[in-house]
Amino acid sequence: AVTKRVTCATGQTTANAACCVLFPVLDDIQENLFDGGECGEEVHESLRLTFHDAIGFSPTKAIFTDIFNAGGGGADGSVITFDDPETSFPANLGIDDIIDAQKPIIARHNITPGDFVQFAGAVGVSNCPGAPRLEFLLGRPVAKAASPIGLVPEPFDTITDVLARFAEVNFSPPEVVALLASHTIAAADHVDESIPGTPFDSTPGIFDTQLFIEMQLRGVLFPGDGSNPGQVESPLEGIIRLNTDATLARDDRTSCTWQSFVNNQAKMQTEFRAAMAKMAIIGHSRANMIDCSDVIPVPKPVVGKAHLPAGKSMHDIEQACATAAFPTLTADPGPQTSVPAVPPS
Ligand code: HEM
Ligand SMILES: [Ca+2]
Ligand SMILES: [Mn+2]
Repeated sequence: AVTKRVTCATGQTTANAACCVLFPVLDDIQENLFDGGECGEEVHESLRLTFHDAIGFSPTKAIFTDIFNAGGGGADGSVITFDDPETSFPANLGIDDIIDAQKPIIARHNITPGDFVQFAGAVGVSNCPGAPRLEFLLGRPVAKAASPIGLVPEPFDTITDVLARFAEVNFSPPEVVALLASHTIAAADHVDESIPGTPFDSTPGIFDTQLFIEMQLRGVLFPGDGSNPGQVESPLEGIIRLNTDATLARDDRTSCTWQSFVNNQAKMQTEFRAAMAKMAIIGHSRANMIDCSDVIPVPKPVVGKAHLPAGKSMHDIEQACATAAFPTLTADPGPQTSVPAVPPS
């Protein structure tokens, strides 16, 4: 079958005329939020924001739902519309920066905050070599109320609590692990305030499987001012490690899924894309939305090969999965190095 396409007033083509409004938003985002199409700090923070908005949904709390939408609306842009109080929730520390950067762009266009948050995340991810081209569905109404506090997982939570929180929004343990591929393009500003911009893997500008590889290395040092809540020892200078990531990589319920992404770019892409597609419409019904995925740019292929960081060997891998061996990888040549911070912009 031949798909009918429409040509927008701005010249681009898309499957649905309703998606035409997104092209000017796309240009504005790339130019003014992502510094001309980079995979840097604002992309990382925009991706984090998609999660902190979407996870604000609780069927349990919604038992008490009244006209105020007490269980939260999921991916509804409430982090923007109700940034007071949501930016004051402890788990949301630092998201005010990207909200402040996104708000004026939203104001320039005819788009709801809920659609914008997920659109900016999908566009941002497309700037990172190796990323899948994420789905984007249009049609989130403006939020009616703030999310309840306490729905965003924290790095000091137990895996039992993390899996229970995600189960509440219908995510399985393998889907949780797939979502954590996001931490391959990530850095922390507030886990250790003495070392802002410290990445979770050695390649925070590339959507590769290094996060899954490096998380399995033995932790040997704290990169900054020592142990902070939710932080555990890192394998290398310049990398910061979250307790939840380290534990997901080692827990019986999740370690084999974690390991399955090591040097398997295609599996990681497919499963991250599927989990993100689900996350982006928490609180909504797919049937009521318009598929505008063809507006999202096609990401470039991954840069580099799966490897151990220089100075490491397979002896530094803490095998956790009981049913399959960690894939054999070779180390980059040369002496051990320190990973540079993600520059603020
Ligand atoms: C167990 C679940 C999770 C926990 C406990 C967690 C925790 C954290 C923490 C503590 C930070 C550092 C924030 C800072 O100090 O600046 C962070 C960063 C980040 N998270 Fe997560 N996260 C989780 C799941 C996710 C998910 C599902 C996504 C997206 C799909 C995500 C995307 C990101 C990104 C992209 C960053 C980097 C932000 C930046 O570089 O500025 N996280 N996460
Ligand atoms: Ca990476
Ligand atoms: Mn940041």
